[in-house]
Amino acid sequence: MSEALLNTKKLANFLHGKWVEVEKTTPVINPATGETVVDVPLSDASSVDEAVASAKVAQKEWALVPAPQRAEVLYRVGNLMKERKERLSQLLTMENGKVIEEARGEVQEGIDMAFYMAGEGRRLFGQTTPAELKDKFAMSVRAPIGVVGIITPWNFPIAIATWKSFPAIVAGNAVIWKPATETPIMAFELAKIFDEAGLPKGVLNVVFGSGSTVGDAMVHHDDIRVISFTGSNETGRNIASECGRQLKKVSLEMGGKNAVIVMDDADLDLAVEGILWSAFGTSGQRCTACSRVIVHEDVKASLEERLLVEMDKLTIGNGLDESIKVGPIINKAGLDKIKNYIEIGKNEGAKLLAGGYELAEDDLGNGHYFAPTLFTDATADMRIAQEEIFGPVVSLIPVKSFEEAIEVNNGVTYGLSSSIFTQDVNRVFKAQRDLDTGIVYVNAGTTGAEIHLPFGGTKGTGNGHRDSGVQALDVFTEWKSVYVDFSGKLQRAQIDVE
Ligand SMILES: NC(=O)C1=CN([C@@H]2O[C@H](COP(=O)(O)OP(=O)(O)OC[C@H]3O[C@@H](n4cnc5c(N)ncnc54)[C@H](OP(=O)(O)O)[C@@H]3O)[C@@H](O)[C@H]2O)C=CC1
Ligand SMILES: O=C(O)CCC(=O)C(=O)O
Repeated sequence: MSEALLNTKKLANFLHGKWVEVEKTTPVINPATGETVVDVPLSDASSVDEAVASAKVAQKEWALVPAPQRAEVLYRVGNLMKERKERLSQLLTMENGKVIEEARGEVQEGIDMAFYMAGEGRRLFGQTTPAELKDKFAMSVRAPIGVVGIITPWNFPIAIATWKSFPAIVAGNAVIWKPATETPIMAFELAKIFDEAGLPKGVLNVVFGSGSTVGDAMVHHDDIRVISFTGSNETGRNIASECGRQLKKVSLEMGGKNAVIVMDDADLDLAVEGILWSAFGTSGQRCTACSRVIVHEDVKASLEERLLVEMDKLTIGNGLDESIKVGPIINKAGLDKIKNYIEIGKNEGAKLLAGGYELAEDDLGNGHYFAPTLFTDATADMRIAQEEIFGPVVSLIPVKSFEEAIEVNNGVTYGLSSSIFTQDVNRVFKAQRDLDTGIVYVNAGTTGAEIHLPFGGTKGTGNGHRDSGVQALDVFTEWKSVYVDFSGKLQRAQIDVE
């Protein structure tokens, strides 16, 4: 099926508008079935050099194309993605495993981002300000930076790439993109779409290969002036150190330990829905996934009871089947990491209420599946309540008050997303002020960010930059302040005239 959809058995790099094959490849495995979907190149640093050489030349021309015309390419990209939405979604499910309705949602995010960023081609606002002197004009403009690098993870193979590459391109940069080796198909498809949409050669280059080779070569390349990265904390910190040494701009998004707070006045059925969707959707493999539920002790028993009933109804299997709600884990390493956290949780004294085991009966044994898992009576300092598990595992932490709930929510090193279920408007406004995360939800789970608002977090989640929203343009542009003196004589500012 994948071969018919893809039309090829082997992907190729996209360099200077051409498909360039690489001899060394590795298979892309469908995590639901264990089958090979396609082979992907394992490029070396020379492909990065080639991509950068092409991008440097292309970017100079691209920056001179008026931004509304650059945006026209994005409109065409959005339309082509729309036409191919179902095919892209199916391929996304095959490479990543997420269930088809979520894959459709992710592709739609990319489409939305195309139209949203295309709109920025007619804005890219700067400022005009009064000047201090007569016959003088003062303004700030956004300038493209040059060649930029984006390094993307496997859990959102298309959405995250659009959050980064679309603003970069509309702002007049050229892009080198290294997708995760586990999920390269969306990059291959998006490069084809850009090509068909008429993007000039060299403005987008895709180099497939491992992070330690291709990613590392990008980070070290003198002519790549920005790195925008989403992935693990460890890799992000290493990238940041190297970029710091080179004074290279770097934007990082590195995960979370997100909580849903359930207060004693919450609509519990609604809270259960929010928890299920954000804890077990994408099998918990989202940086915004809910992995802690901070629950008021008065409603804890009732919440547990309702959660167990609803968890029992979750169907697990190959996400291409429309009836499936929870798909596989990306790979064996991911599965082993989750299993290890189950042991950690048990040893720490948390009570396992549901799940906690791998699923391998019948066809499930061909993939990597883990049962949706609920721990209760966890304490805020346990490792299962502090560290990112990246799987369908959620821990209930009982608290006695609203103030304690906020404190527990904020007592982790990450700060991406949080949510509160309550019907008290005063608590809502206090919570949105006091929750120390980049994203706050009220009466909804911790996932489901919309592309027109900034995406990112506080503390260990990132380094202050944001993907998505108009704020993404700040990553891919320099501010230039321009003073035009039309007095015909040399006027001197900063002279004290008193
Ligand atoms: N914040 C988030 O959304 C994500 C968080 N994670 C977390 O990270 C854990 C491990 O996942 P993993 O995929 O290994 O995460 P990584 O951080 O290793 O991978 C993310 C991206 O960075 C690349 N990369 C890896 N090493 C380097 C390097 N030295 N220099 C430059 N780029 C590099 C990867 O390439 P390649 O994989 O091709 O080698 C991939 O494209 C997960 O279990 C989860 O906890 C993972 C994904 C997303
Ligand atoms: O669901 C969301 O809020 C976006 C999720 C995402 O991009 C992620 O978790 O990596």
